[in-house]
Amino acid sequence: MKIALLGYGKMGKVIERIALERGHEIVLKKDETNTFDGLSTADVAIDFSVPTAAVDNISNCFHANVPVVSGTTGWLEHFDEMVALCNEKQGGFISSSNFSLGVNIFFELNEYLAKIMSQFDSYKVTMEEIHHTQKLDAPSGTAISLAKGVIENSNYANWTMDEAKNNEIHIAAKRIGDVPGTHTVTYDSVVDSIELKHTAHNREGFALGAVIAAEWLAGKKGIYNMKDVLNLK
Ligand SMILES: NC(=O)C1=CN([C@@H]2O[C@H](COP(=O)(O)OP(=O)(O)OC[C@H]3O[C@@H](n4cnc5c(N)ncnc54)[C@H](OP(=O)(O)O)[C@@H]3O)[C@@H](O)[C@H]2O)C=CC1
Ligand SMILES: O=C(O)C1=N[C@H](C(=O)O)C[C@H](O)C1
Repeated sequence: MKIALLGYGKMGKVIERIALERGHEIVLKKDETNTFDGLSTADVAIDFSVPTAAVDNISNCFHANVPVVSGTTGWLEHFDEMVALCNEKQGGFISSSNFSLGVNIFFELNEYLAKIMSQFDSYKVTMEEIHHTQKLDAPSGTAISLAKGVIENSNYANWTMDEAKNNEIHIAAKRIGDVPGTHTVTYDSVVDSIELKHTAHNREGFALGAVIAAEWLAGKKGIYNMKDVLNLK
């Protein structure tokens, strides 16, 4: 499979190694300085760039008729525009705040726990995410997905990084050293706490998940997510 890498930073480089190990060919490594030359020859594109570049990268894929896997976070306010463009161009699109198998299992557990906890007012939920100091966005896309998972399965209405009102989920974002990504969901009562925690030990899981998603998406049209790829529906 011919892959275009849109973004060739920490993630792009791990994705390249895993893609080559799985027998794929890299036909474009797009960074801040070069052009999209070669994009139209790709079977699939994988975007792990920066929040300000994601929309342009994804749009170019739809215009070039190349299905795109998007892992970049921090551009969610434009998500509906990209869905509309994908539909208009009859493209293929998978976007996820986190492509690792472990986090996608964690997402399922988070939704299940939220359903149970919605029956018990004595517990209040909070979330914490810890990442490396180079991360541009806060809170992490994964923390936002976790908060949405709780909101869809409980009476919580919103998330905030400020002081949380009764129906709001507080998210704390910490930036420490080289931490690849740690997420904790905590339900606290006066008498005890319940914690769900995922700790990434490196970037391999995110990168492998993105390559598996690209293999799954190549040749398809439509809008999908990791539940489709991992058959979790
Ligand atoms: N969904 C998931 O599973 C995961 C998502 N992420 C997300 O992926 C993104 C990238 O993370 P990471 O690799 O750590 O970040 P890096 O900062 O290491 O890499 C970002 C890359 O994007 C490049 N870039 C800048 N502008 C453009 C542009 N216009 N077109 C294409 N590339 C551009 C940068 O190029 P240059 O070097 O020239 O500036 C750099 O190579 C982040 O949003 C992060 O949150 C990260 C891990 C997992
Ligand atoms: O920037 C990162 O590094 C990561 N970003 C993603 C996010 O914002 O959730 C996923 C992962 O936690 C690493």
